[in-house]
Amino acid sequence: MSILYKAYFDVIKQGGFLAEIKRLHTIYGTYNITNYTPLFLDRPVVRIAPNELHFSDPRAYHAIYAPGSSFTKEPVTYKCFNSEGSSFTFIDPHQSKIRREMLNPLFSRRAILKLEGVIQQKVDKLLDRITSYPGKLINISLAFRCATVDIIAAYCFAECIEALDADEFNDPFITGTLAFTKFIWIIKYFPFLANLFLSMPGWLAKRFDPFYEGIRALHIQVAKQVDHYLENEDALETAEHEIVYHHLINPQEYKDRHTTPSRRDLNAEALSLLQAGSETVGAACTVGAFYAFKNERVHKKLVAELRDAWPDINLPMPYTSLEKLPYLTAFIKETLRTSNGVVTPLPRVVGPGDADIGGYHVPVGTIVSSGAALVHENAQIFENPYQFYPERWLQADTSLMDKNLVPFSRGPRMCLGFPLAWVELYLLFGNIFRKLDFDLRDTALQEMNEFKELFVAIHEVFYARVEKVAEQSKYSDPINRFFREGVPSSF
Ligand code: HEM
Repeated sequence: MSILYKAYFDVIKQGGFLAEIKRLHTIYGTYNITNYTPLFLDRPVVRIAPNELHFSDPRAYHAIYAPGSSFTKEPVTYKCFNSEGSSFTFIDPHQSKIRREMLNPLFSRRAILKLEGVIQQKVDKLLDRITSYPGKLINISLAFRCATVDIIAAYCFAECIEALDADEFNDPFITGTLAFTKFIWIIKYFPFLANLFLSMPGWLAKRFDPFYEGIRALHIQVAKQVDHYLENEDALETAEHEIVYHHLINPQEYKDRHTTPSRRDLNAEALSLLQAGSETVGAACTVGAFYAFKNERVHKKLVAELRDAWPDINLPMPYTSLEKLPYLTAFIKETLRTSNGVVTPLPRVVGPGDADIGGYHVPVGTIVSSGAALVHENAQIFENPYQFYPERWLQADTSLMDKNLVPFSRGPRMCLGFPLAWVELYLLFGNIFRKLDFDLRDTALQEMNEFKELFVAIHEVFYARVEKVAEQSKYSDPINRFFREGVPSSF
């Protein structure tokens, strides 16, 4: 098997390799890789590149991404993010451990609860902005991405990107990042292109990519911010609240282990946090909101639960109360299961010795992966996996499903920001379903299961008309019901 085979799907088909992996599992996954004996019972492993295996069995998933695993990230794939020196792209487990130790305190429950107001402020702004186009179809996918990038910038850096201020949510950073994401697999095979692009004079780069300005502006803003904190010792004392640089610059904890990362690394870390923390949450919001407003049963249950908890629509909705709501919690789990966040199987290199993965002996140096999407679509764990069905999480025993809900991956390199992601999803969904109504009548889209596999899943865009709900729920208020169901013909 040649590397060109994978490159064909990555580059020519622009991210279709996950679908091809699934196809391979249904056809070829019949050989025991140690002695090549046909098994014919199950098809849990396929060879997807000269030195690379993919496993579809959830037991193998948990072996590859096990807590304490010594497997390392596979360097070629992680190079294409052009973010060397960030926690996300470290290959060396020791470097990764130290950087995670430094960043973890900002993503602890205690830290997030302290900064909940910062997130809520951006949620409130999203609600205001998204309802400021009465009667007009709004690009909901862009609106959510603007909100999530503003949240992460405010939370990590006390900085404003103010993407939510952009006209109809066409913020240059968001559209630029989405455009750049499309090149991710091309950069994997031609890594010099990323640096070439970023070092071109502005006028030339703009000819290649109309969204160049947005990315360039963000790089400049981040570089200025890093220099500001590196060069002004007092700046951290006057920062609005605890930010990422309190933990990265002259770190006080574990003084003997932690030192200030280089300027390059600080830049890479900041850009990586902005990207890792915004696209993923934005995509989850898009998928969840689509299914909620498309499906009256789900929407009714969400609204009823939230209305019971907050009969007064104007009262604050704190995270510690939202997280206790069973249906909203089930809904968020189902959203994370179906939206898949990072959709490309995450490649790891087996080492330092050979390993046993899902009952197979795998030699040291082999690249292995298992896609979260395949775990989430496993019908033995999730009945009718292609159905968006939050109620599955309300059964008496959900332990098997909980163990296999892996949108944030598992093990030493699992998502660093997952506690923040949960809080964002509770605050965003809680406020949206209590306070807004989305009219999807002019959206032709019926399902949200199509996506481009560009490491993250880029789903179809959906549009809706958005209005604030009246004080009373629309399910008891005839005027509001007309907004959703249309005026009856006899009216
Ligand atoms: C629904 C939202 C999110 C999903 C589904 C998600 C998913 C993931 C996944 C699957 C990984 C592992 C990637 C890999 O192994 O290559 C990851 C890593 C990471 N995520 Fe998230 N993420 C989300 C939100 C966030 C947020 C809000 C932040 C905060 C800034 C964040 C920061 C990171 C970082 C820094 C890493 C790299 C960790 C490491 O390699 O050690 N993520 N995320």
